[in-house]
Amino acid sequence: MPRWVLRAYGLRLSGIAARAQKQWLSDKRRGLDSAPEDKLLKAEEDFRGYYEAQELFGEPGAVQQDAFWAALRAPLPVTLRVREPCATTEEKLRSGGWKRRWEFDKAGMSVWEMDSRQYAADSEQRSWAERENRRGLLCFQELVSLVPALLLSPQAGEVCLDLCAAPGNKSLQLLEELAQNGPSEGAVLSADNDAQRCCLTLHRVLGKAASPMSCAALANAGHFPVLVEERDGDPERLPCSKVLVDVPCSGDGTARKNSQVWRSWSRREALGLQRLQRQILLRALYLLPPGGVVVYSTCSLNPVENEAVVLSTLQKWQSSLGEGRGKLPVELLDAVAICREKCGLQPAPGLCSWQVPAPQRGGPLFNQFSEVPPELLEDDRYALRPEMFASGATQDLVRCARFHPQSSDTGGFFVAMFQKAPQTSAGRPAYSMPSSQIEGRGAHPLLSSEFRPVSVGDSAWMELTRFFQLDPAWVQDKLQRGLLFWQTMKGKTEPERVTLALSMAQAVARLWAARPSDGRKVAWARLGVFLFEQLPKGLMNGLAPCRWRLHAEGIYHLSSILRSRRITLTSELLRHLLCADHRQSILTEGTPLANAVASGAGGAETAYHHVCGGVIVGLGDSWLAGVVTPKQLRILADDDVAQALLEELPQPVRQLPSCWAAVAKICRFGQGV
Ligand SMILES: C[S@@+](CC[C@H](N)C(=O)[O-])C[C@H]1O[C@@H](n2cnc3c(N)ncnc32)[C@H](O)[C@@H]1O
Repeated sequence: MPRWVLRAYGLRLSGIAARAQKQWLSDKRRGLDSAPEDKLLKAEEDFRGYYEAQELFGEPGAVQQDAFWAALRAPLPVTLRVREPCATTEEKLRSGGWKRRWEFDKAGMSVWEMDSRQYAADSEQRSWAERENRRGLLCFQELVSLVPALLLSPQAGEVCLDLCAAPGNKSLQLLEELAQNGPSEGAVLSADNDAQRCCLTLHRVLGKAASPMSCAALANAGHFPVLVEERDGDPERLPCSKVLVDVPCSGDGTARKNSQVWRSWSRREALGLQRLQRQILLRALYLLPPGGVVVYSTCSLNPVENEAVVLSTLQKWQSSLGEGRGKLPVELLDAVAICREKCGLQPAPGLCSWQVPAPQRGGPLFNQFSEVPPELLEDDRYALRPEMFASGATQDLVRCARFHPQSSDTGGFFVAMFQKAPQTSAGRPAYSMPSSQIEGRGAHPLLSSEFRPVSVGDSAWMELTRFFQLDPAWVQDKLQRGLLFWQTMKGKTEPERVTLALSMAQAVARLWAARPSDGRKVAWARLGVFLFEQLPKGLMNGLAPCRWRLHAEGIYHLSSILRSRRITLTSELLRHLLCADHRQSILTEGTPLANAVASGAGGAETAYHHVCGGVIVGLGDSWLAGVVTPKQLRILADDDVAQALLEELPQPVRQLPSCWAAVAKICRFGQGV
């Protein structure tokens, strides 16, 4: 796609997408568009030659090699995970031709797949599944990419870091695991160093979780700061006991779902990324508290990006243990055994020897660094370095898990799992509380916004609590624990249109209050779950006594604490409203709709039968955000929510189908928040 089109849509591609785009542009210039076969064959030939030389399958490998190439050429099945399983959804999947991946049942997950050609041909299933994915009921996720969060399996109260998080699927899964394993304490901090991915895709995907335990920030994983907090007057490291580094990689394991990978595969890709991958893994180990666990993953099969990173990082870590910086030893855990036990997939063990390629296509492969000719050591970006080689490799590397496409009909993937030793009597490293904070870079307006705790005396807060009559006990508890925040955009002094009040789990509030040890300010993109937002400027000025409305994301949390502004509709009225243009309907005096609005949002002192402003519109067990103007009621639901609800509405609203109840349940992450 031409760059100007992307720019027009405010998109900046990075990683594989950017490379594919660059490839497309250079192919176009060189006229390769009309002759892609030739290029494809050359790249594939090199790919094949390289991987055959690696002897991925040991001896006897020939049969496996054939199966490997055949599987890599077969399209990947479409896989989805049901976020909150219920009988209705599972019946719909079964009758629609989806097959259950039973291995994941033992991990407590409902995972389904369908042949990709069948999926492409079945437009009804496709549009249903895609809509439910947008709504957050289902999640398209490759089987193997479910593994890292499963291995980490965060427990209640733990703080997890996802250091290369965008677009956010693994963060979403971590949040679900956290919620499943205990009440709403703990947090997942999702970080990415690409501002657009962080503020657009990651922000949107985390919005699906509507979890008070989530937060996101722009950060470079290779320099991610230690977060320091005051505990009993002493500065201490905030323990992030589970860290996921799903690093940027060449992505050659995705060849089954992305044929571009064949076409654009080059040895340089892996050689160029290895330094960054190693730096990120090293940093993750450094950030880990005693006893904590790191999972390193890539969607590549290349040993240079996998075993070589693991080996050289461990060697570097071990060699610096004696340097007196209070470092603790790190152990490589048996990811192969843990995968088999947790989800029944059968990964192959990691390699203990491999070859490193010269950067140019068809060039030689080297076993030892000493074999590399001097000219290949000079290129700054693609130079061959000692840390790419297998020298010093021990049998420990077989504990890394390799997912080859032929074993469980998956994409290619790699996972390694590390654990830091428990605290020794040598004591903890001392930290000081950074006094000043340097402004971080804010390449997106969101990143420059300010978060400030809500105080009981804030006039906007008083206006809001009075208007919606929030449950006083809930309000008192949240204010006392410092869990409610204003978000103010840069340059504004008061909470404004884009300002949101947030409710957060305690651990997220602690993350916000902690100070990065490097003195920099964390560039937060989001914290917790949005509860309220300002009415658009100019809308009902002078008519709405409160300038705040409910945010759709926080509706589950709000539905139980609002004592006022609740409008209960019958299923007929709701259907009528959902089918109306813009999902709004005229309020004509004396009609059932106007009566329902007057009884939920009434006010004798106004010229109308109701008071204008934000409302919550009742759907039996579930609720939607809405706004009442002098003459209309409008529901703030997007097309997907409206369409799904309409399909399920023939039944009376009070007996909502379990599918809709599941959506409400998903939003129950922060129950009791
Ligand atoms: C493989 S993707 C992560 C996919 C993600 N974990 C998921 O499951 O949705 C790698 C991500 O790393 C990010 N990235 C690249 N370099 C980074 C760095 N130095 N620090 C943090 N993130 C980085 C990229 O922007 C990209 O979003």
